[in-house]
Amino acid sequence: MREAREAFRRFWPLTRGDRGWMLVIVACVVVSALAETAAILLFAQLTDNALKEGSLSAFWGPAGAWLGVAVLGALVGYLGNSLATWTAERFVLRLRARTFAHVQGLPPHFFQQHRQGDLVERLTGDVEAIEQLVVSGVVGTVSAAFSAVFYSAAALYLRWDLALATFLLAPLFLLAARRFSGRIKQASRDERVADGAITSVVEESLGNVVLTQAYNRRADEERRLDREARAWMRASVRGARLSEMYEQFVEVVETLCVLAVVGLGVWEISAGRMTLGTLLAFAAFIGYLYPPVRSLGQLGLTVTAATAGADRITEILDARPAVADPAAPVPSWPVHGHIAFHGVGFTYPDTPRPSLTDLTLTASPGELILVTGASGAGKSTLAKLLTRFYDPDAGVITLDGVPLTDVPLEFLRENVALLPQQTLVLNGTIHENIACGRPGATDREIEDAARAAAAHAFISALPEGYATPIAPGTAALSGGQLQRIAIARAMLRAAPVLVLDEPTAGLDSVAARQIVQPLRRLMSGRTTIMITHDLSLAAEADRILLIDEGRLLATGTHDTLMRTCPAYTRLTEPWSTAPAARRHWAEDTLVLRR
Ligand SMILES: Nc1ncnc2c1ncn2[C@@H]1O[C@H](COP(=O)(O)OP(=O)(O)OP(=O)(O)O)[C@@H](O)[C@H]1O
Repeated sequence: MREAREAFRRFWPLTRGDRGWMLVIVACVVVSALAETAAILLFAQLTDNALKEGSLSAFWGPAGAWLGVAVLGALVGYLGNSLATWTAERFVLRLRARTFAHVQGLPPHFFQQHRQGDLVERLTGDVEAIEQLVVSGVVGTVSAAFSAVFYSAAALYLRWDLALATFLLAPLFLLAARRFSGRIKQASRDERVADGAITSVVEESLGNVVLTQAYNRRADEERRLDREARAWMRASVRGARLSEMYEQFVEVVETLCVLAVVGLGVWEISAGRMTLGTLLAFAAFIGYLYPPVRSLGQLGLTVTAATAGADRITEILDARPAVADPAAPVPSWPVHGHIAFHGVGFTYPDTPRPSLTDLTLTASPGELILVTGASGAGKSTLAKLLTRFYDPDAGVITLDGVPLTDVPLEFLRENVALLPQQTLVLNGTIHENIACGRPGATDREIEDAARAAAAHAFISALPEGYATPIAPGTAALSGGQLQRIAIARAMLRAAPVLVLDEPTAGLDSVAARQIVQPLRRLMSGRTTIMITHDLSLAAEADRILLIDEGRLLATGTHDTLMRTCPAYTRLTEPWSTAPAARRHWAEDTLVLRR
């Protein structure tokens, strides 16, 4: 119960703005209960007067009133139920938006630790489970409590002694709920986890379908899904069985109560102390009393099931972004593109070894700095620090002499454009994919960027041209074409600093060659930090940084390093001995314009 209280405290603030509506819903339920109470009393009146005496004149008055009460009850019931759904969905909308916004700001390692499918499940199923606790739970409890009080009061008013006798059986409901709640909670927690696992397996398998087919892994993937689906089935069946057991038990208890009432009533009628109408009305009140009492008893079950979802959302909301906007940000300025790392050190969260140690580097506006080194040396980490996905643990990184931690994040990312290793595609048209480089860019500017990125020709040749829809993983374009779209996007961004992380990785020599010119145009006049294993551009770089195990091993121009650094010479060997077709950078005679 402590968990439920904490979950409630955490998510209740999200109902702000809807609490007035929640009160209206409760008021509707109260009016509905009053209408039901009036209808039952009118029914008793009809039974004792019109029905027993067969008098039509005694029928019209109560019948008209009953109809009026029924219409009022229907209107209020409709209003209350519609409002309840609306309020509940608004809560789901708000919680989902808040969780999604939070997830979007989380650092890369969070996504490595959580499977995507599981996160999807949390943002869909678990968000709805919390609504059951916070909105429907509160409205349902207050409404049930009011209804229970009304019907009990009406039953007491009709026959207090009979009412008290039936109330004695009420604790049986609570006892049953208590017995079942723990086991139902475990089952629903298991079901939620299994739901997440199924979504993950389906997502991963479909995303990897080429690998699956090429390596005959279909049976393995099917087995993986089968394993998760069976776990889900077990949890789901267990949960349904427990709920059903609880329902049936409560049914039996209810029947017991009705039989007790009827038995006592028959005895009272035979003794002449009660009319048939009173007995029927009394039995009706007891009948109406069960659903609210039952839902109060079940409240514990709903709450325990919902806390399973709340735990999983809380875990996301408690994950902290690795970086935050500065408390006292510097005002924006026309960025020139001076970059400096001063003694920078960084260790990824929960890892024992530092990925960068005491790294110092400077880049002046328009310079091309090449960062190279063995796989795992820390090159991409440097890019992540420069674009502020993480802050260094030691040292400081500056842009035009201003520490990055003082620069507003949005401004920083407007001025430091990243071209990551994998080509990122948005779900939209090619036009939209380029335009997101600079929202508000005109069609003309987009086309110019595409021309400069050598993408205009192949885009125009597509049947739908710039309006061709593309989506992650489904784009019918080659790796090189996608990379040129990414270059056009970066071109449009017009940021003075450019971070290129392995721009030719994953491309064959022909495709790599096709992006040489566009990349040169992109780099021209910008401070460029290029992370690469491909050293064919080394001769053109202003400086080369050789990183080894997170440390700067050597720095200098290509010629200097060739003379002084054997480790560097070894790295260049594949390029100096490679066939002509692979030396695409060096062959290109264009000199960088700075
Ligand atoms: N998210 C992460 N969490 C923990 N450790 C990480 C993470 N990302 C990278 N590392 C570790 O940091 C070190 C440097 O990784 P980094 O990706 O910067 O290397 P790299 O030089 O870019 O390698 P490659 O050339 O293969 O891309 C590696 O030991 C890697 O295992």
